[in-house]
Amino acid sequence: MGQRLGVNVDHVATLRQARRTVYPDPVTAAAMAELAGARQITIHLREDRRHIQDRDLRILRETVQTLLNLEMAATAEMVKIAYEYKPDVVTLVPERREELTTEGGLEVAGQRESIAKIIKNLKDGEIAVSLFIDPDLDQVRASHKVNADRVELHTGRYCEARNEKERARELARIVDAAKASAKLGMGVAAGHGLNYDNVQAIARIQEIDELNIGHAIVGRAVLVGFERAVREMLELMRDPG
Ligand SMILES: CC(=O)[C@@H](O)[C@H](O)COP(=O)(O)O
Ligand SMILES: NCC(=O)COP(=O)(O)O
Repeated sequence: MGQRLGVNVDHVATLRQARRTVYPDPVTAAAMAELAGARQITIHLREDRRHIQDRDLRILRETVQTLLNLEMAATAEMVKIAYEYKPDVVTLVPERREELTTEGGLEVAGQRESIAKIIKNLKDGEIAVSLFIDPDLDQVRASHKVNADRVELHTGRYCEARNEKERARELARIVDAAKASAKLGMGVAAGHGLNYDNVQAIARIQEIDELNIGHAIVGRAVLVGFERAVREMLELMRDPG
């Protein structure tokens, strides 16, 4: 079956929110992504609701045919929302209102007790839990200790590397973290900043079973259409060279 592509439709909603219109609809985009071969839809319901709205989550829960992955902050407000809509997976991500986009991974090692409580609460509601973490072995070990089902390795530093040496170093960190996570029995995803030029090196990592990609797919979709943008990303993942 190969790696699962999770298409993040946040930035379809960004375009809609730019004028507070009803189009383009991330719900429509999600259906097109699934028709093109995506096997998960990812959305980030932020505290500031800058893009994805509660309405999007409500409707996507009814319409997504594959898996619905809700990215959210580790807060009581968001746990309540997760209980209301029951996504298939919750991915806990760090969040700061003033950030342009997600900056780093969740600090699990330094707040194990509080994260463990939220994970237990979500799993008691039959919701699988993934932790969005930096590719750092301490964070991997802490994620396992707090009983996470999965981790998603933050690929931002790999994607933003300024030269080959830096890129190789960051890639090696991701490989090591993927191997360690799989060895501990956790599912392994990766995401943030992946695009048509940098995805294949990540897709080649056997221990990674899922990639979550949004901004680059939406950016290409604006020019070539959503289904084609998704299919082109899937082709790169399926033949990573
Ligand atoms: C956690 C992550 O890297 C993204 O999935 C997240 O959604 C980024 O936030 P924005 O989509 O708001 O840029
Ligand atoms: N968790 C990563 C994600 O869902 C999409 O991130 P990006 O591709 O929009 O950077």
